[in-house]
Amino acid sequence: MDAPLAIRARGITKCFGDVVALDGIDLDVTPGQIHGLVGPNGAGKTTLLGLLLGLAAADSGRLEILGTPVARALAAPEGVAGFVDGPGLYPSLTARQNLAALAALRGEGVGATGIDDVLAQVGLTDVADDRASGFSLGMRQRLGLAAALLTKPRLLVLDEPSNGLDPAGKKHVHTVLSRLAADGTSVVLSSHRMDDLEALCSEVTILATGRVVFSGPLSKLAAENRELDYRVRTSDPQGARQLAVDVDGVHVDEAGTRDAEVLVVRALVPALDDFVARLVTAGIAVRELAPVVSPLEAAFLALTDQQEAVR
Ligand SMILES: Nc1ncnc2c1ncn2[C@@H]1O[C@H](COP(=O)(O)OP(=O)(O)OP(=O)(O)O)[C@@H](O)[C@H]1O
Repeated sequence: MDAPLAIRARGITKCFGDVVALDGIDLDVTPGQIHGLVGPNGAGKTTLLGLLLGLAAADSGRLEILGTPVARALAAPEGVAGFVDGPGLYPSLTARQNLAALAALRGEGVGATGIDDVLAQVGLTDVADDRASGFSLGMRQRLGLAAALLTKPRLLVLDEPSNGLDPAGKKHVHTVLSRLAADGTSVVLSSHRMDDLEALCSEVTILATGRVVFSGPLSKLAAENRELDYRVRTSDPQGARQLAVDVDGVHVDEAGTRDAEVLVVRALVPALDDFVARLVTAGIAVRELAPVVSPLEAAFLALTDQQEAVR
């Protein structure tokens, strides 16, 4: 029999007074999947993550976590760990003492080796005996992740885990999450960083005002029927520009072309393919071709009505 979905949500709603934070959310997350949650401020990401962690109960809808329907009582579902709004830590304790205290609170017997192991995984070995009060935001985030890892979760839920991380810290966290997913743990994380989500996630859900406006593989977003702006650097910028004007469905963006060596064109993928084929036939070498904003960012802006905000 197939393993149950890590998350199966149907028609989840959650209101705070008059505010509808979640408005009929459906979500499927398979075992071993890293699933990104993205949306503008106030879209409902933290509220949804809170429901997954058992910090609040939905007003209506059905939520199954790791194959078990979530009861209305507030408690972290079995096998789930993570944090929203930053990890809860004891500032006066060291990193090592924090992890020992959290394990003791949960009634878990975790030896020193287990604690050393998770500290090493998140790259905090060198500061294991420093007080958390002196930790930067990125270090606190990593200690929070270490605390979640101690429980060996089958579903890890993280609200903005990359907040405050420097490039090395981010690399550590990405490596940890990818390794966990490869071992079958599902990860759901929110982020405002599209590059993070693209680097980590196989599927994303885009929320806007409490509703799902897209949920599925990143590859599907790239293939969606949407024109994107592309930067095209060639061996003959003038010749490329003249050719682009002649290709149906390719529009040269004069305003976006700040570097004379680089052409910016707006096109659907088939028209772009046609343009590239014509460049090659004309003996013009393509040295660089990339979307100006990633397909995820373009979809985010289009689907959440943020387009105007960035113009
Ligand atoms: N405890 C609460 N009491 C009242 N309103 C709340 C509460 N928690 C969330 N809300 C409201 O619910 C909506 C969704 O908030 P939520 O924090 O889930 O959004 P978000 O997508 O995580 O936003 P951000 O990107 O800013 O973190 C917002 O309108 C918010 O003001």
